[in-house]
Amino acid sequence: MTDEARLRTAAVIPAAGRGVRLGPGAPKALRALNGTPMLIHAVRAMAASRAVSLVVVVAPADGAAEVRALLDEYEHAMPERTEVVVVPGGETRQQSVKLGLDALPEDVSVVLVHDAARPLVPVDTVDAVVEAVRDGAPAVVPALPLADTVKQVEPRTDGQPEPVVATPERALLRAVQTPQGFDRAILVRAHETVPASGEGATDCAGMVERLGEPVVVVPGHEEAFKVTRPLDLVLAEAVLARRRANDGF
Ligand SMILES: Nc1ccn([C@@H]2O[C@H](COP(=O)(O)OP(=O)(O)OP(=O)(O)O)[C@@H](O)[C@H]2O)c(=O)n1
Ligand SMILES: C[C@](O)(CO)[C@H](O)COP(=O)(O)O
Repeated sequence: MTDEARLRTAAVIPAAGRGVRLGPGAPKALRALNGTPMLIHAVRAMAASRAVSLVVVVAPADGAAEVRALLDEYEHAMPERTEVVVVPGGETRQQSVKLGLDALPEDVSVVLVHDAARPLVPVDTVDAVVEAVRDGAPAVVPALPLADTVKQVEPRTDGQPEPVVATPERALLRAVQTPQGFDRAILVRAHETVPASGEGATDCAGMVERLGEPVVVVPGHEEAFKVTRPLDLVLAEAVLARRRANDGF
């Protein structure tokens, strides 16, 4: 049996967020980047990897039919080898990822979890994550060193300046991106073990860390940034324009 068959790899794309920080409008994943919905860019980014044969899109709970219709509209722009399934999402990212995991068929053993909000991740980054998991790492995250110095503060809600309590050593810090890659059984265990209360965990790898399992880092990519605030849309469209100029993407 080939690696492809033995280590069948699927991507779960949580896309159920509202995009509050981006401002009013459609759910973030459905907003356009150079005329194409962000979610379509994200699905294509996963499908670009020959390792990924299934993509599970976790849609806004009240928008699964709309997302299905959108994906059907763009079917011609996806590789034939990739199956795309849509499931309704939850209240938090953690809950949405869990709902995506629940939809995976039995034969999937490697899972990527990729934010719809990181639509421009290059295929080399996706492949590096898959390769590290297939080589035996239970959990893999792409990450970059930080440009800013980071301060730990004592948060205040009264509008007063927040006191700084520590300055972690920057050289030891990494800004973590997606896709994050996992041995399926370990990710499922993490989602069964870590409570989904409150805002939930901000990334899946953090949940695996709480199990005491090792998580390793591979190099991330500047273009895998998260579209979070309005300025990020400007940057994303500039990246797409540069790709089009460079290689007709
Ligand atoms: N209930 C939720 C919340 C978030 N996400 C997804 O998780 C990813 C990362 O979340 P984020 O960038 O914070 O997106 P939003 O929650 O939409 O943003 P905001 O916090 O600004 O509302 C996004 O692809 C988002 O769609 C999700 O699937 N389900
Ligand atoms: C998973 C993530 O993209 C890694 O950086 C990030 O934690 C998502 O955070 P968000 O607040 O849900 O955007």
